Amino acid sequence: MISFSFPLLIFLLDSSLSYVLSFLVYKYYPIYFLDAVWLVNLIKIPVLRVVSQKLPRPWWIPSALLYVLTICLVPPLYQTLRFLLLSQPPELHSGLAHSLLYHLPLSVACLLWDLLSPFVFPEEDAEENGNGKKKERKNFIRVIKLSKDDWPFLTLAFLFLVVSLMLEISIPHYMGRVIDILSNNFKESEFLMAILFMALFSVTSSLSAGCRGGLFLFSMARLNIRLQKLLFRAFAKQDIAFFKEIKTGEIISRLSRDTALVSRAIPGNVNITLRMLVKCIGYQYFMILVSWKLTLLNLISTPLIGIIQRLYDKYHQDLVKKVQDSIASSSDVAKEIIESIKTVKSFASEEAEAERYEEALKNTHNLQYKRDLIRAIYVLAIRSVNLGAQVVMLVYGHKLIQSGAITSGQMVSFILYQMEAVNYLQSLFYMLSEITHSAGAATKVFEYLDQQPQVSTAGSLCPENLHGEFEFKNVTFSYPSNSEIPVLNDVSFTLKPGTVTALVGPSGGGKTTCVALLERFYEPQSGEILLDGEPLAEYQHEYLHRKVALVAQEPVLFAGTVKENIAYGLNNPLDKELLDAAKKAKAESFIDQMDKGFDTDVGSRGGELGAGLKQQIALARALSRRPKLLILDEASSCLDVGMENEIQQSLQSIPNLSLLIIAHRLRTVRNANQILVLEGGELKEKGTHNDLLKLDGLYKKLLQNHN
Ligand SMILES: Nc1ncnc2c1ncn2[C@@H]1O[C@H](COP(=O)(O)OP(=O)(O)OP(=O)(O)O)[C@@H](O)[C@H]1O
Repeated sequence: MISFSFPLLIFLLDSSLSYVLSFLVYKYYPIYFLDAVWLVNLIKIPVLRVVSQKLPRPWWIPSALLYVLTICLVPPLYQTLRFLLLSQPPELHSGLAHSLLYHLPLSVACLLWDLLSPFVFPEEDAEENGNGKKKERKNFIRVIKLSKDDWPFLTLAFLFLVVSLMLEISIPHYMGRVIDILSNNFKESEFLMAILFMALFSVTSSLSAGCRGGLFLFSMARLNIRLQKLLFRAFAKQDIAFFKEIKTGEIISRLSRDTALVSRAIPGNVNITLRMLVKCIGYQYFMILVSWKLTLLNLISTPLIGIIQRLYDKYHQDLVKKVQDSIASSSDVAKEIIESIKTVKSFASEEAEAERYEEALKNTHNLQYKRDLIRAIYVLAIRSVNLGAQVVMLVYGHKLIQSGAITSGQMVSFILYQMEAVNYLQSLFYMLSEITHSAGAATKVFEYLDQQPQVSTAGSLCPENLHGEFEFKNVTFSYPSNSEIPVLNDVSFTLKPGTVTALVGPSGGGKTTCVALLERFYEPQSGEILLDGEPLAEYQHEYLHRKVALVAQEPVLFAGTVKENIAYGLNNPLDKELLDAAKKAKAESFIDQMDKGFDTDVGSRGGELGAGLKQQIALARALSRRPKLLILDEASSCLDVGMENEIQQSLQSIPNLSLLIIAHRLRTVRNANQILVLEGGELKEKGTHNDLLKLDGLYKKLLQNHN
């Protein structure tokens, strides 16, 4: 029912409107017939547009707007053409029969189009496509908003653009004048004047174009840096799970390639589109100056070019993408076969595999054929429309020259403008769809910009006096990348202030995971981790990371001096505090022996230092922020036993500092206040060295294995 109710209702409404409006216009506002025809039809557009939006549209009418525009614009255009070319007076078309004359062919054309298009054009997922377009448009607006700080440069660039184009556009006008001066009675002063203007306009236009280009490039570079800064911040605030999932290569590529693409593609396309737009308007202006009637005739082809270009862009872009995908997949097939050639040969499948590759190539070939066919149809359609428009224009131009309305020089100017205008118009239609398309590269960038970390850093607690008791309360956790397998299972323990706790157990037991949770790299799925009775998430991010410091087995130092590394992350620390931290880490004497002492360069990632000294500097860095809990994850594995003991004694002498030690060398944990034995994510044993020996369980076994 919907299939035919839409065209029927639009037809009835259109003919009633034509009837009533024509009656009103002719009765109360008698004007020329041609003007009246245009007036009536232009009034109908908004009314029919609103109604067509409310009505359910059948599947075979691709666009309600296009349908309404065709219905309303074809009759006055037809009348105008008849009047201008054949000098036939316009007719009053307001009856049902006349309306049917336009509606019926249009409905038939829509139906035919829908029936034939599946054979010629590829299918597409309309909903997905629609959503993609909406997203592209949103991203495009976001990029434009990001450029708002550059408005002075962009405004200036736009002014230069208008100046350069207006001057460039007026050159054919002077060419026409030169022809007229040469072909009629030659006056040297007029000729020289015209040449002078042409030269002046050319030079000024080139200068302005240069300034425009420079300013656009400058704004693009600024936008690029702005985007890179924003994206880097967005990456830096993500949690550790994010970095485990996303490859470093992808992050680098988004930061360098995508941001460059976005900042180049969108402003670049805006620049080109503006140029096209100004040129189109300028050309039309000069064409109207020569003859408005000729210009109007020429404009008749514009909607047709627009429709052809839109259809072509829609199907061509889709096919180009499919061809690329198909080429990629046939390369994949070839790669897979070549890489596993031994298996292929041992199963004597060479022929079958060759056929598989040929099949993939055939698919690419079919798609390429379709793409080229559409291109050929497009070129033919555009050329035919242009040719038709030019023939009509020349016939009418000839009439105008004969009647003395225009000179032959003006006709030459007009033809020059018309040829340029058609090209720019075509490109403008293309750019209008491409401009939002270029926002495609921005999709990933904005996805990352909007991504919120799973582990929130919004806590605000930062008490001045912190007691420093940490508690794991029935903590169960599994890594996001492997969420089915729990790595910690109902683990509970307390770290009392000023005590030493050792986490031991077989490899894979979950020791490092406990540390990751204390550092809030991840959030447990159930249970809580409390600091002085408050969940860790409630504490301010910077505050918590000053109170909990971690020294890992392979600490990372940054390029810079020893001092800069110890002071890393602190705001204006005193030299005395840094020295004190180095002393407690027993690194002071080693540092003093270096060439420049504390100002010695550690090299990239600390490459100039030995592994042991690197661990000691990392320890000093952790101590410099005066933490409440110091986590040592195999942090002294590169030190000799004597130095390890010295450091341990030094650390234990720091008042109120809790130590959490993860060590494989069990003799280093004998003196701990409590030893936690983790196996398979469960806390198996808990107590002092002697308690655990008495238990005669896992700890004792581990100790024996060690010896
Ligand atoms: N990022 C991760 N994603 C997924 N699983 C992980 C991740 N890190 C560790 N695991 C797994 O979690 C379990 C516990 O690992 P964890 O590193 O905490 O053990 P561990 O006791 O510290 O071992 P080791 O003494 O060998 O360092 C292991 O099975 C490990 O494979």
